[in-house]
Amino acid sequence: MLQKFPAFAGVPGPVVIIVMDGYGLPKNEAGSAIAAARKPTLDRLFAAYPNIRLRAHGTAVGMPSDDDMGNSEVGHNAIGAGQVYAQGAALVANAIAAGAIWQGEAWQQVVAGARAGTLHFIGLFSDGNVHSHIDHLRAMVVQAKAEGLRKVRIHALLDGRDVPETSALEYVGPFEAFLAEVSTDGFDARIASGGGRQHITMDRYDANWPMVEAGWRTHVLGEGPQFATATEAVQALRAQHPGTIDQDLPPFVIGEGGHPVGTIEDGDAVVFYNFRGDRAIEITRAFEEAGFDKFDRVRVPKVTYAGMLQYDGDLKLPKRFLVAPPAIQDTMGEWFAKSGIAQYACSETQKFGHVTYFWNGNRSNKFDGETWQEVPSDVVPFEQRPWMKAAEITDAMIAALRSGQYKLLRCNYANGDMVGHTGNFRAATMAIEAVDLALSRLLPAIDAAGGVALITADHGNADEMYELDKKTKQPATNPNGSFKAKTAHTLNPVPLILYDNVSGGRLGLVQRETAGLSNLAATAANLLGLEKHARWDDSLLDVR
Ligand SMILES: O=C(O)[C@H](O)COP(=O)(O)O
Ligand SMILES: [Mn+2]
Ligand SMILES: [Mn+2]
Repeated sequence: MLQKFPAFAGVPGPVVIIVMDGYGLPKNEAGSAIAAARKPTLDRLFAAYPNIRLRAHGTAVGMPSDDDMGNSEVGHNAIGAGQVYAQGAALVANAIAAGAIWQGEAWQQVVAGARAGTLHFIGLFSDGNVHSHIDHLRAMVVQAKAEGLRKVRIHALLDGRDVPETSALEYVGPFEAFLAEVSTDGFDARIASGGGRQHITMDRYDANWPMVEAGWRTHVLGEGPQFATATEAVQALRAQHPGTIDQDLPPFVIGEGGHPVGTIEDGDAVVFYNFRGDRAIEITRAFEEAGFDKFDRVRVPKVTYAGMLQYDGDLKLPKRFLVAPPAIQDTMGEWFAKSGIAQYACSETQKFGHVTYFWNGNRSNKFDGETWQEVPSDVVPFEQRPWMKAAEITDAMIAALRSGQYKLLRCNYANGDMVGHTGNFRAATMAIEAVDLALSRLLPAIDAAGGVALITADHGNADEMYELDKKTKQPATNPNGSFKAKTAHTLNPVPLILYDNVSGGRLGLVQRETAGLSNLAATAANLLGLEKHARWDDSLLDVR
């Protein structure tokens, strides 16, 4: 049990943590869909309630450097755990730098498994460092050759979401050149298939299994339009689908004489080289699960399969992994549960695992007294429905508040992020407006329950919808004069607003230089009248 907090007995009603996914605070309003949105509720909150800025990127959330943007995994991990752990990006980079990864049993088994066949790598093909890093792939290819393997095939998921929207050839071109260079002395390494990450393979939270099926058919069965190289494939697909950005490009297969060069066969080994779990779990299940029934796999090759990390510690998925994931312990979910606090978590499918699995330290099981509510997301391009399920999440939250059953409630509004990733400025302003409207309904229900809210975000996105010119800090332009859309997250801090109409002005927030997402667990504990757990970073609550 957490101890009583001597300075404050706790608010009479519940504490509600609201994550506005992808809502950052830009230095400059140019190109910010948030600045352009009409958002009377948020404007009123910023004007009338205590609010500070939180660090949500780089080392503040366990990324290797402060040049790394934040993302949902590291952001929700930091919020939920109240602590910062070195995250997958850092753990893998370190394991490669130290060579420890090659000594591990998993890598050795992969090498042994591929000895008589092919070693396949499937993963996100960029240096976004959110799900993967192409340098990790390069190091594994070099090591595979050093281990005496003869054949490597890469299944490249094009990004354009964590990196500029049409940057695929900046990765594919140099990498195909590198593969040609190392393909000597009987070693043969090539890209074998690929496609846009929002089109195949990398679905998450069971939102769209047909995406994974399409990926299976591409990587494993080698079905799809054939090209001589991945460079040629990207060029041809762009010409066939004008205006389509990398993440949405259709699948392709590399072929020779009409035959795919790298189908996945019995006796091969497969490494899924993303370190982040949400979009790695479904394809991993397709390779590993005995009674798999999400789609007809047609042919199931007997392979030695490994993930870069273990993606789910509860489900032990995958069984074999190259690097141990961060051992996230003592999360707020766990300790609030141990303190007898009933907790309610809600989001729509696209972010459901963020407020449950990431929040609880990458665990798929509930702690005692937790209720999880998923609102099914639409399966549509989100720029066409920027309101997404903000209204339905709000309905669910209001019902949960009215039930009087919960002392801690948490939700995630996906809009700023999911619509921000489309690069559509106008839709992103509507996304923020939808969140604002949702807040205008949710906050009175919190008042009625005698509660308070901590309103925050996990990282920026809609706050910068255009690439900014490095010198002028104004939106950069394409040759035709249009602005260069930016689909990725930002490096900006995020807000923390304390919505409190119950303490009579006793409560405020302290702006510390180092204040970040990992300070939220302790802050929520204090609002509940509880001391923070000894491992949690300090509370930001100011009690007068
Ligand atoms: O997976 C994605 O959609 C992006 O790579 C990162 O976005 P998220 O971290 O907000 O989920
Ligand atoms: Mn996010
Ligand atoms: Mn995102």
